[in-house]
Amino acid sequence: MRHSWLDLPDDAPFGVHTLPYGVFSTEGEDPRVGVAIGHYIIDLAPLAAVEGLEGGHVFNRGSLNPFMALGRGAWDAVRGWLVELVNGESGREIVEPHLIRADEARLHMPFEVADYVDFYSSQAHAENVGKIFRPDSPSLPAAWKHLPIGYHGRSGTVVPSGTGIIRPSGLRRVGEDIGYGPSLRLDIEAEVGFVVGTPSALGQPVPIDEFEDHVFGVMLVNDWSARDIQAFEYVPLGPFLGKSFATSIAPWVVPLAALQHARVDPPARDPQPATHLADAQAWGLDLRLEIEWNGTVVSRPPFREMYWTPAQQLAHLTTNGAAIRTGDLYASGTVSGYERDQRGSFLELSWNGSEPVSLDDGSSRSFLEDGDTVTIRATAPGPDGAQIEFGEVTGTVHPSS
Ligand SMILES: O=C(O)/C=C/C(=O)CC(=O)CC(=O)O
Ligand SMILES: [Ca+2]
Ligand SMILES: [Mg+2]
Repeated sequence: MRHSWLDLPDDAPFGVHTLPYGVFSTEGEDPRVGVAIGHYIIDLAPLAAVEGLEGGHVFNRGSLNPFMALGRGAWDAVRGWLVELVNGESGREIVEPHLIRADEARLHMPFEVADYVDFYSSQAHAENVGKIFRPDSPSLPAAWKHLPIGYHGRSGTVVPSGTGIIRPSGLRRVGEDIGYGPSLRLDIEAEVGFVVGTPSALGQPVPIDEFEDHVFGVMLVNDWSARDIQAFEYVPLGPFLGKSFATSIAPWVVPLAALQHARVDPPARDPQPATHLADAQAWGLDLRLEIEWNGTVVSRPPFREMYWTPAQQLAHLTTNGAAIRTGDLYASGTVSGYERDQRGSFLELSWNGSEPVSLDDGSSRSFLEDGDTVTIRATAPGPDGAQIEFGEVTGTVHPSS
């Protein structure tokens, strides 16, 4: 591997192998597309203009949607161009004038969310929540191993990392009473999101082997959940107000092409999946998540253990002919492993409040208190022992309004 002229310090975020896309602005200028590298952001619009990059006008926009809509050929061409620029010595004088210090930039929503779907594809998570909420039933629902269970969420309340999360109010049971008030069981869900670039036509399912032609990239998601509101409202139609108040996403979208070295075999399937979910070359992703609660790392959920893969989720989401659009976001479902310190929600981590979590500041917690901050990070293996980085998605809880 050639040495990059960037010569990034060891502790710098976003090495030369990730090259994630986001939307940033600087003082007095409009939001536009950038690529994170070390402590810098490459300002793509002027760089593409100077270099005469075909289709480069899409970077002068406040969302990734126009770029994502160009399709896989353009995604691959731009990434190839960037890899050459950051690694080849001649890239220095071309790129350097367009490096913006990350600490002088503001990050925005990376894309406009079209539809939002949330899956439920971690077996450990589904079993844990089943045991907690439905102790007298089998821990996995009957359909769980036959299809990736999911629900349609609320795209308009997907917010960028750093947005304050106002504690939602709603109807919930407190003791014997049913009453309206602020959620007393506010929780997180550590998830991984996939964003669609290339749309599909109504009535035409996306075959499982066409996943890479449609999905542009991957980012961290926190699907904030009010467990008391959820538990009271969601039988039998599923989550509604308990999850629609806010879903946070990380500002940096990691292109699928950066994750070649992170591919792993998914867990064994039993029973064999139905035809539309049968993948000749199945792969999951070895993303290693970390959840920090007020400065204490409380869990490290392993994404590689997810039962259903993102390709199966996309195939399933469209198998009835539903069309997908540029900007559609689907999240993996809460990522939990089987160890206690691998659980992806505080409902599981505290076992519904019966096993509170100790934080380094001496406090203990079961659910979120006002003022609490939760940050989710992730890395994945890259080439030559390098790391692919996802940055972080963070949010602080504000009192109910
Ligand atoms: O099993 C239940 O009753 C509830 C499950 C969830 O709340 C999880 C959910 O939103 C889907 C997921 O993130 O895995
Ligand atoms: Ca969820
Ligand atoms: Mg949500």
